[in-house]
Amino acid sequence: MGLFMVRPLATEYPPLRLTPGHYQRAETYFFSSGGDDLDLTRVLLRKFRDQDLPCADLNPQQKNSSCWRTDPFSHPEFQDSCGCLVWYNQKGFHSLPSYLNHLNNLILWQHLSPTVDWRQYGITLYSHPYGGALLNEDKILESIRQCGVALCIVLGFSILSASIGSSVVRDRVIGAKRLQHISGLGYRMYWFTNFLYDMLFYLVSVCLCVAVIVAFQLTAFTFRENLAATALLLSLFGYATLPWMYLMSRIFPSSDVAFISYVSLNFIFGLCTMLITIMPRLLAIISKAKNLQNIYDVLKWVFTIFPQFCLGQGLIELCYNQIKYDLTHNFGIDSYVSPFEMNFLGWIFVQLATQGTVLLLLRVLLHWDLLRWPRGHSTLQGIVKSSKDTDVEKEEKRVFEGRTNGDILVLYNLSKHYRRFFQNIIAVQDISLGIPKGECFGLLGVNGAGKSTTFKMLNGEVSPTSGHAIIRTPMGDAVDLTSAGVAGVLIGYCPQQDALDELLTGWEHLYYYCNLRGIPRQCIPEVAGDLIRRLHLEAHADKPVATYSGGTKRKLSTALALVGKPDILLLDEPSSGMDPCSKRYLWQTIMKEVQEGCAAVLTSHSMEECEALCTRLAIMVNGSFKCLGSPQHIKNRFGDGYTVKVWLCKEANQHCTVSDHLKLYFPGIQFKGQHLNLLEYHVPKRWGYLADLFKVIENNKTFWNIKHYSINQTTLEQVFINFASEQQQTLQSTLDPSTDSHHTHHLPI
Ligand SMILES: Nc1ncnc2c1ncn2[C@@H]1O[C@H](COP(=O)(O)OP(=O)(O)OP(=O)(O)O)[C@@H](O)[C@H]1O
Repeated sequence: MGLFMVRPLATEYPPLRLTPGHYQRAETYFFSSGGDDLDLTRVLLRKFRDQDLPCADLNPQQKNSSCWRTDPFSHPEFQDSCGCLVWYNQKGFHSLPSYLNHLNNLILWQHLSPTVDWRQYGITLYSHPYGGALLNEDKILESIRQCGVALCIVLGFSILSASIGSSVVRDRVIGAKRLQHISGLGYRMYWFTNFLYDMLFYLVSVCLCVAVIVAFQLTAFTFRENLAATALLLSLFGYATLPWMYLMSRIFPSSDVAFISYVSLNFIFGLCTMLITIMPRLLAIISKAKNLQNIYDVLKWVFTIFPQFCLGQGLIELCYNQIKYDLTHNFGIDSYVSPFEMNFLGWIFVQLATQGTVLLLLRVLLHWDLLRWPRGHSTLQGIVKSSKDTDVEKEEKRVFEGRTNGDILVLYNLSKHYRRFFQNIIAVQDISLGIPKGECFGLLGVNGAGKSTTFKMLNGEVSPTSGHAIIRTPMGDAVDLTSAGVAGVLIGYCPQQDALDELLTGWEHLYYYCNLRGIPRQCIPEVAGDLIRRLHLEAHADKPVATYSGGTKRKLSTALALVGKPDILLLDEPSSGMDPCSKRYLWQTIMKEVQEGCAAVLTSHSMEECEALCTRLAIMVNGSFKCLGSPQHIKNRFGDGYTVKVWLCKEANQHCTVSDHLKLYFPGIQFKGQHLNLLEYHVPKRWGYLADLFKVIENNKTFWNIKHYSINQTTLEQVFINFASEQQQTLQSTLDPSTDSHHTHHLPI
């Protein structure tokens, strides 16, 4: 716009006095008849000495009349004329008016009374130049510049609206939207408040844009009602575009993809449609063809379904209106059309307002859960599928036989299959489980085992492919998990990815979620303060989340899940990234909640954490439970035997010697792996083996170069590693069917 301010210097055209004196070689002849009274004066003024007077200039019909060349006054027409004649050369730009005026002066002086001094009388003729042609060129260039500004505005607002619209995708992707819904924020309220806030934010930008337009005095957008029309057009563009973006937000996997897609779509819908319509319009103006004009009219109507086209078209129409006005204004014609007229921009305003209202209503009234495929509810008397593990089978039977009266959360054959490019990915397969109040249930499994998908089904983020989950209300009624809020059952959720706003402080987060939970305003400082204290967040509570470390963010996420004393706690790897000290505080907090009657479901990769917190746990492999029970029960069942760790004196490839000798004494021993000079073996539990183990290793300690060694009962971690290797073997055999599935794969220690 600054560059557009650079304009050619305005040319001054001074008024010019018109006299024959401008033509220096002019000669004047006076022929008079009628004596001194000059009642009839014939005047011939000739500009040049040239005797060949241009006959054609006076009358084309007399072009070849020779009499004109010799004696023009003898011509009959001349005789009948008014009595005065002025001849002029048309090549002199001002010759006609100058000489004619001079003639008039002569006539004037002739008619003056002889008593007056004729020198005091006379007609003075001035030319005040219009300069219209140059002015028009300037105006047209100015208008073309303003069309350029209009395109820049379309471009800028495409990017602005895309950046505002993509924030809801971020909310969904990081789980902040789900967290707010779980904490009590309704869908309608979410979309409505989001729209209000985004519109407010957008209108600030509109005001700034209008201020810039006013500052640069772009007449196409500021003249008369144009400023109001521009402001309204920009505002309505946001009003129509934001709900449209909200409706599309679901399909984007990340806010960056959403931003790029929105900007691209805005360009395609805005600039391409404008180019498509400009073609027939220009051709129609040039060729005056009616059918091209019809094509333009039809396209114009069709494309109004795109708010981007409406914005571009509206701004260009304002420029076009201004060009028309500027060109006709100098001729005294006011061709300005009010932009609010229906057949001008009025229809665009109506169209944008209608679109915005309809799309906003659709967004507020429809939510994804309503559009979801009806869930395949299993009946309570469903068939118990034969499972490999007896504990898992026992739990399924308990669930389907209805022995879950004390359980607050019950899952019935919950499954989730994802579809990706004709591939069916089984994330979770038929899990059935009942969790009573006061139990902390742990979900263990390697990456990709299906833990997070189970959580997503429990918090309503994804719908199960089959099966369903119910919760029990305080009255003892079983209701679908999605109706938990309505049924008065509070669910606290700590997502795997921190669903926090980088700009808010810890206090502000807690204050906001306390409000969502419906905690009375006067109790909020106490509730928030208690959580901050329990999770040791005091030092960070007043800092923005952007400055938090990973572990501190996890603490705050857990604190948000605990707001309002939830009945069910869903904790997805709550302690990841925390230091051991913070972990202990977190465990204490969770333990306290569980002891007070809360049912918690926890996923973790820390066996220590599971052993410390979980009353029961299940290990998931490829989406299904492979074992279920208390940590000790699982260790007893699957951790059969002892783990022998041997540290050799020096880093030598001696494990063959040690392994061979150990195999001689204990034929069932399994070599699990080596890390530097550490060797690890699993010895199956047989009567008398423990004493024998000590005896054999002690006797050969020097001979085998053993620095030190340890023998202990197999830990939960080793049980987990065994199951993990099962998942890896399955993966391996899926990728390479030729691989022998019975071949033993040892994981590194
Ligand atoms: N949106 C999705 N589309 C397709 N496949 C998916 C999707 N989400 C998860 N999966 C697949 O489902 C399986 C289970 O994934 P999930 O995230 O539940 O594992 P997880 O046990 O939580 O892993 P982690 O410990 O890494 O969080 C994986 O094979 C994963 O690739």
